[in-house]
Amino acid sequence: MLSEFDLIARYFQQPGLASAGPWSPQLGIGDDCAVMSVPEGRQLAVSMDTLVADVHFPAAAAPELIGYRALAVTVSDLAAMGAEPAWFTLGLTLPEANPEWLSGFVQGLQQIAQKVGISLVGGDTTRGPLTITLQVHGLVRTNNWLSRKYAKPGDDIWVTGTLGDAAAWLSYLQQGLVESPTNENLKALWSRYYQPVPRVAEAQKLVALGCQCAIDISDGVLADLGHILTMSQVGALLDLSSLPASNALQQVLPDPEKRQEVMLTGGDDYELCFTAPPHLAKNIIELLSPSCPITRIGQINQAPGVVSTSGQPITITKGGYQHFS
Ligand SMILES: Nc1ncnc2c1ncn2[C@@H]1O[C@H](COP(=O)(O)OP(=O)(O)OP(=O)(O)O)[C@@H](O)[C@H]1O
Ligand SMILES: Cc1ncc(C[n+]2csc(CCOP(=O)(O)O)c2C)c(N)n1
Ligand SMILES: [Mg+2]
Repeated sequence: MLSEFDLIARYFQQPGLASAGPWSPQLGIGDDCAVMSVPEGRQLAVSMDTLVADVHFPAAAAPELIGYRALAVTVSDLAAMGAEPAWFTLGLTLPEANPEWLSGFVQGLQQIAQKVGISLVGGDTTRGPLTITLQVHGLVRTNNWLSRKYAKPGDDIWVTGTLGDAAAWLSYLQQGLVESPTNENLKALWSRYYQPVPRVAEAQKLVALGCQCAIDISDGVLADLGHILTMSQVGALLDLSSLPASNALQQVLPDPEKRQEVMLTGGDDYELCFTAPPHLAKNIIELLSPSCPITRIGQINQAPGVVSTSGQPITITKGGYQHFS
């Protein structure tokens, strides 16, 4: 039987996780706290996500996928700020210490940790219903970050990648239509749900270009753009015909109305929604689009509310995923 301390030493205190990125802690796993130095000219950006089995991910999913997805979606919040991932802590609540499950989970965690360059510096392990809490620490250059509150009237509204893929997969799964992908289109949607790509490099490019306003899309673009609008005290004109759909989504959801709804409100995209003055458009396209598709989906208005280019008001009926309603 694994003790809590054996479990930590065997699965978490290993170089593949603890030294997965370039920013080594002064003191990592093993003491009462971890100690990290923030380099001169940088500030710390901190965010936390709690992921509950069967609320945020299917409990029965492969542990590699659960580990990968959990850290990817949490790092997406660092991306939204234009921060460089540096360190993370892991609060893990497990119903049992199953070695097979744990080694799969750590494998998935390690894959994404190494991809984005973030090192595990500490955590807490407890027994109970499967819940994963990740706290991520990133570095920004002093006073140089993206925020939800800096959208200005006249700014273009952009999104990275495509929308609705992960939500379409989830809806297939929840309707019991599929358990695992059976063709290339479903495989593409499946991977958007389980292996989201936090847009870390793209956001840092946006900061370098002088962009100031972004959010990551966890709740659907309508709800998350809504946070930008509220915090910036502005409104938006949206060109619904421009919303970017992947080929897979177009094949799987050929009905344009259903597709539009899933793209606007589905959630789990982990793409960026950002705004920028039109004079930056050319530079943004040149710097980002060779490696990441970007699409202009509208413009920031002075007047509050969201309207479509055809003049229809667009109301947020669901307001994103609500845990208590
Ligand atoms: N329990 C809490 N105590 C303090 N602040 C909180 C708490 N819960 C949320 N917040 C803060 O509220 C803000 C919005 O949190 P939320 O979790 O909705 O973030 P999000 O980025 O919109 O969503 P996601 O977690 O899907 O990325 C963040 O600044 C977050 O730190
Ligand atoms: C199994 C399963 N069922 C439903 C969903 C959908 N979902 C749950 S929470 C959330 C928003 C972000 O959460 P939070 O605001 O807590 O960070 C979304 C889109 C999912 N991902 N997996
Ligand atoms: Mg977020």
